Amino acid sequence: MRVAVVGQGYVGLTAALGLAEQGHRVTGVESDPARLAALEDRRIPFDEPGMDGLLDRLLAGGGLRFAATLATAGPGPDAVVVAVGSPPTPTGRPDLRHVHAALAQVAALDPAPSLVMVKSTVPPGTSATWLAGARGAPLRDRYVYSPEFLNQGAALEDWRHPARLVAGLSGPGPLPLVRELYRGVEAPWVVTDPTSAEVIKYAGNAFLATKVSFAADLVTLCEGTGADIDAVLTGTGLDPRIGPAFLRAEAGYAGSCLPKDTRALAHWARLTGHHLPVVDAVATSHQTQLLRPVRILTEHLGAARLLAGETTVAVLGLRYQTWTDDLRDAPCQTLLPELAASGARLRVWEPSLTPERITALFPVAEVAPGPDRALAGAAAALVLTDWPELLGADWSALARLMRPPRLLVDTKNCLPPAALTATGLVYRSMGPRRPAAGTGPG
Ligand SMILES: NC(=O)C1=CN([C@@H]2O[C@H](COP(=O)(O)OP(=O)(O)OC[C@H]3O[C@@H](n4cnc5c(N)ncnc54)[C@H](O)[C@@H]3O)[C@@H](O)[C@H]2O)C=CC1
Ligand SMILES: O=C(O)[C@H]1O[C@H](OP(=O)(O)OP(=O)(O)OC[C@H]2O[C@@H](n3ccc(=O)[nH]c3=O)[C@H](O)[C@@H]2O)[C@H](O)[C@@H](O)[C@@H]1O
Repeated sequence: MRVAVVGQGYVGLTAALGLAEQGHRVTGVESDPARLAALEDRRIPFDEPGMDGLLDRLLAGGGLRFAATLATAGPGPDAVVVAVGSPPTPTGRPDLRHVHAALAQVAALDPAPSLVMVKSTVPPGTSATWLAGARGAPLRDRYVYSPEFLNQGAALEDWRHPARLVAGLSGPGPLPLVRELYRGVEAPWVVTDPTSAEVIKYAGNAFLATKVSFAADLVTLCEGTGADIDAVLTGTGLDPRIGPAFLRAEAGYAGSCLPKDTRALAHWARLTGHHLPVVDAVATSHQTQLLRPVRILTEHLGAARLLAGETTVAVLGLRYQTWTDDLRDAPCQTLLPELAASGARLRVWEPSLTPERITALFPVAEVAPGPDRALAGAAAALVLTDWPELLGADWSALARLMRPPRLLVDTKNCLPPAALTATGLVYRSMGPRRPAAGTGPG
C-alpha cells in the first residue's frame, strides 16, 4: 500500500519506519522544518534504539521518503495515518488543533484515501464527533481509530511485537485494509467501535498511572511504619495477579503520556459531570508525590537556609529514564523551578545534553561537566536519573567534595543505601531502604 504518515514524532516516525519495513511504500509527513530536515539528512531527531540503521536502509531502498505536507506527499496515498501531537492545555483538556488540522488535510485529498487511521490519543467521542461532521462524514466507511501503545526507548520493538492491535471502526468495511496495513505484525486483535478504542487507550495509561501512584502510597506507608520499601514492592509484585511492572518507588509518574492522559480523563469527567473518583485521586495524589524530593530537602536543609540562597543543590541527571531524551512532564520540569523558587542555587549535570540545551531548559541553573563539579561545595544532591556514571561512582570521594549536611536524595532508589551512608552522606530515598534480604532460599 502507499501510505502517508502525518506527524513524525515518536509515534509517527515509528509507524513510518515500521510500515516501510513491512513492505509498504511510505511517506512521512512532517510540518516542523527542523525535524523534516533532520530526517531527510538521515538523522533521527530523538534517542530511539535501532532507528538509525533502519532509516538509512529504508531511505536507500526507496521504501521511505519524507515531505512537508500531505498535499506534496505524492500521488493519492491508499492510506493516511495521523500521528500528530495532542498536548495538554492548562486545564488538562488535550489540545486537538493538530489532530483536526491533519484530518482537514486528509479530507481535502482528491482522490480520498481508502483508509484513514488515527493514532493520536484523543478523548472518548472525538472520532464519532468528527465523523458526524461535514468533513468527516464522507470518510466514515474508511476511518479507523487505532491507538498506539509503544514505550519510548523500545518504540520499534513495540511496533513489531505489540501486546495487542486495536481497531475502532464505525462498520466492518475498512477492516480488511486495516489488516493489510498491519500485515506481518502478530498480536491479538480487538475490533470495536471508535469510542471504545479511544477509551481503551486512556484506560491503559490511567491504569499504569494508578499502579505507579499506588507504589507512591506504599512509599508513604513505609515512611510511616519504617518498613523497607524494596522488600515491600518485591513482596507485593511477586503475586502474579499484581506483577512487578510499574510498581516502583518513584516521585510520581513521568513522561509524555501518563500525566497528560490521566489529567485528560479527569478533565473529561469534570466536563461531562461523570465521576471517576479513582482517576481523580490518582491525578491529585500525583501532584503531591511529585514534590516528595523537595519536601525531603526542605526538612533536612531548612526552608530558611534555602530561602536565603545559601544552599547549592546538585541535580544529577534530568532524564526520567536513561533510555529516552523526552523531557515532557519529566520530574525535573517540576522540581527544578520549585527548588529555584524556594531559593536553592542549582547546579545540573546531565551527560546526554549540551550545556546550551540545559541552560535553555533551566536558565537559573549552573551547568556542571561532571558529577564531581556538580557536587563540589553543594550541601545536597538530587539524583533524578540512574545513569551508570552515578551507579559506578566513587561516592567516598564525591561525598568529601560536599558541604554538610551532605544530603543525597535518591529519587530512583538506585544507589546502595548502606555503602552511601558509610561515606558520611545523609542518604534519603523514596521510602526507607535496607540492605537486600533477597528472594532466594534462606
Ligand atoms: N510518545 C509516545 O510514547 C506515545 C504517544 N502517543 C500519542 O501519539 C500522539 C503523538 O505523540 P508523539 O509522537 O509523542 O508527538 P510529538 O509531539 O513527538 O510528534 C508530533 C509531530 O507531529 C508534527 N505535526 C503536527 N501537525 C502536523 C501536520 N499537520 N502535518 C505534519 N506534521 C505535523 C509535529 O511537528 C511533531 O513533529 C499523541 O497524541 C500522543 O499522546 C501514543 C502512544 C505513545
Ligand atoms: O501513551 C503513551 O504515550 C505511552 O505512555 C507510557 O509510555 P512512556 O510515556 O514511554 O513512559 P513509561 O516508560 O511507561 O514511563 C511512565 C512512568 O512510569 C514509570 N514506570 C515505568 C515502567 C515501570 O516498570 N515502572 C514505572 O514506574 C516511569 O518511571 C514513569 O514515571 C506507556 O507505558 C505506553 O504504553 C504508552 O504508549
